[in-house]
Amino acid sequence: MAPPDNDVLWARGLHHAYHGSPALLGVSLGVRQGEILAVTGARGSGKTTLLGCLSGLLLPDDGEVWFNSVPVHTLSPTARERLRRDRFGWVGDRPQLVEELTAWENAALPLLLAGTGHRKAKRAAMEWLERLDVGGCAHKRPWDLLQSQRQRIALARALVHEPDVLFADEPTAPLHQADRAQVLRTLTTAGRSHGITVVLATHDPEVATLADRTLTIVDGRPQGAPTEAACSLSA
Ligand SMILES: Nc1ncnc2c1ncn2[C@@H]1O[C@H](COP(=O)(O)OP(=O)(O)OP(=O)(O)O)[C@@H](O)[C@H]1O
Repeated sequence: MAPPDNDVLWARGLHHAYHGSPALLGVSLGVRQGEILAVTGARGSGKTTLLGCLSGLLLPDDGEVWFNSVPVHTLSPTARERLRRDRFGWVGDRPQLVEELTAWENAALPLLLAGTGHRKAKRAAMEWLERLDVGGCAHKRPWDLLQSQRQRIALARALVHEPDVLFADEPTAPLHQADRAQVLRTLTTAGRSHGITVVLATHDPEVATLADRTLTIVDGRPQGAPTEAACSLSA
């Protein structure tokens, strides 16, 4: 089945199990260009697994994932890796930075890997670091930074190449309350001003209020969806 034209990301009947233990049991959804979709649910409900399948990091055992007209579930591992690098951004709940590189080099990595010139990549990285209030850390190495600063740098890295889709998996988890609001605001503002579609996994209902729409997962199933065939969630 072909995905609807107006969905940038579309999935149907996703199933995924780890060593026989089911984590996703028939999730279908559509996400529109520029939309901010919150994926909520208790710990262990399947949010990370869903984001993994949507972003091509994981292959579903069954079901389809389409990014625009690209069937992600049929791509080779190399093509999926390229798609993730060039068109998607990912920020998780733990900032994983390259310890040997400075903060700005970490933030600029997607551009440098894609062959963007050093000066242009640095300028773009610096802009995102400033927006996230960590411009002053640009020349420090990760080990010299607070966890909250590291997380902002990881977010800058996820946004620097202005991806089509940003996958954010509990992005505020390592932050204090005051930092959370600012990072979330930057994330949603960036999404809206740059037309970046955001898929945001969170177990915090307050975070989900910033989204345009919420999909709640309960034990690997979309809440309120009676059968997987009936749960296309496009508005
Ligand atoms: N690598 C893995 N190996 C085995 N089981 C896994 C693995 N990753 C996740 N699971 C299991 O799959 C189920 C869904 O996990 P998942 O991480 O997708 O949920 P989640 O909603 O993102 O949870 P959390 O909020 O704790 O991150 C859970 O039962 C979890 O224990």
